Amino acid sequence: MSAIKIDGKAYAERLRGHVAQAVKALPAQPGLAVVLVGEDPASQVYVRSKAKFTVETGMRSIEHKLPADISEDALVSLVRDLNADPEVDGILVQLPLPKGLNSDRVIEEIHPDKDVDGLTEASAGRLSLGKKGLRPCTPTGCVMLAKDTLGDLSGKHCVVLGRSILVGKPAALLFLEQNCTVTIAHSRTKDLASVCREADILVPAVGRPQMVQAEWIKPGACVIDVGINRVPSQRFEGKTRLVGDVDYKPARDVAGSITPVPGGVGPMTIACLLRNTVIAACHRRGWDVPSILDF
Ligand SMILES: NC(=O)C1=CN([C@@H]2O[C@H](COP(=O)(O)OP(=O)(O)OC[C@H]3O[C@@H](n4cnc5c(N)ncnc54)[C@H](OP(=O)(O)O)[C@@H]3O)[C@@H](O)[C@H]2O)C=CC1
Ligand SMILES: Nc1nc(=O)c2c([nH]1)NC[C@@H]1CN(c3ccc(C(=O)N[C@@H](CCC(=O)O)C(=O)O)cc3)C=[N+]21
Ligand SMILES: [Mg+2]
Repeated sequence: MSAIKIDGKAYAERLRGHVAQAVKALPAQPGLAVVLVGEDPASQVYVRSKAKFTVETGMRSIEHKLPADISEDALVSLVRDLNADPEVDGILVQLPLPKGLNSDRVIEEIHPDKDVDGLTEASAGRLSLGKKGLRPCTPTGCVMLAKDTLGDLSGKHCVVLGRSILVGKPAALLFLEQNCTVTIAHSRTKDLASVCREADILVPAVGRPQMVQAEWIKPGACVIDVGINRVPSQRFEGKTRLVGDVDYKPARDVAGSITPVPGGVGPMTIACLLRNTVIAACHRRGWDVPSILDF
């Protein structure tokens, strides 16, 4: 038996269609500002596709590319300008920042109403208190894919592997919000394999290529692989390819459903960022959030 392949690319395409439809019905165009510091090639790729999809869904993309040696004060002052700009509804500062820049300080400068990444203390506090607010994009994408595949998630045992601020911790809270029984595993967890094998929904977010083995997966489980790891290609000398945190091929024979990498959670992250930008624009400007964005 082979697992259902969860098509994150197709789901993200549909979600972007919904975002575009929502944008059309708004009284004005939302704007998303993306700040990229330095020349990291992977970051440049993400930022380019964010800008492309922002425009494709009918919104304004405001890009700020800054040299790696910019001072922290100059970066903070840019974020303050974006906070004050009425045309800017969402602000994303691409992480990680180059060495020497304190990302905590920079992120904390983002006005919570424009925090489309959901990373400020205000957004994290609202999430943990169960209050309305902007939710982190990647974890939201994970929940969307799991719900689309399984329906109601209540009572399911969700094991999140990883506890980062960007992914693992908020993912655990979002699955909790769906009434899952949640376990968070990490580098100090004992007997990771047995913990993972308990999961109805397994969400690896560790950044270790193909670490999760088929034997760690409960037969029939839903596997949402967040990992995006660039490894050397075996077939083409000098080339690289993307793999997840799951050893995908053998896992397919055990799981009930599984996201591929690429084409799984990655595209969902960007689609959720666009969705958050519309939600932020609506809240800030006193418009109703279009119900087409519900999930
Ligand atoms: N699809 C997408 O859109 C996105 C994908 N990613 C990808 O997701 C992965 C995780 O990203 P991120 O959360 O930022 O990574 P971090 O490095 O910030 O966090 C990794 C987490 O995994 C845990 N961990 C590391 N090694 C092990 C191990 N051997 N056993 C158990 N737990 C371990 C760490 O535990 P501890 O806390 O104990 O150190 C930590 O909590 C990466 O591959 C990244 O590229 C990230 C963002 C978006
Ligand atoms: N402030 C901030 N917020 C983020 O959300 C954020 C960040 N910084 N820094 C980096 C990580 C990583 N991330 C991805 C987004 C899309 C894909 C994506 O679309 N991936 C495609 C493949 C892309 C490729 O081929 O390289 C896929 O998985 O199919 C991947 C990774 C967002 N991140
Ligand atoms: Mg994210």
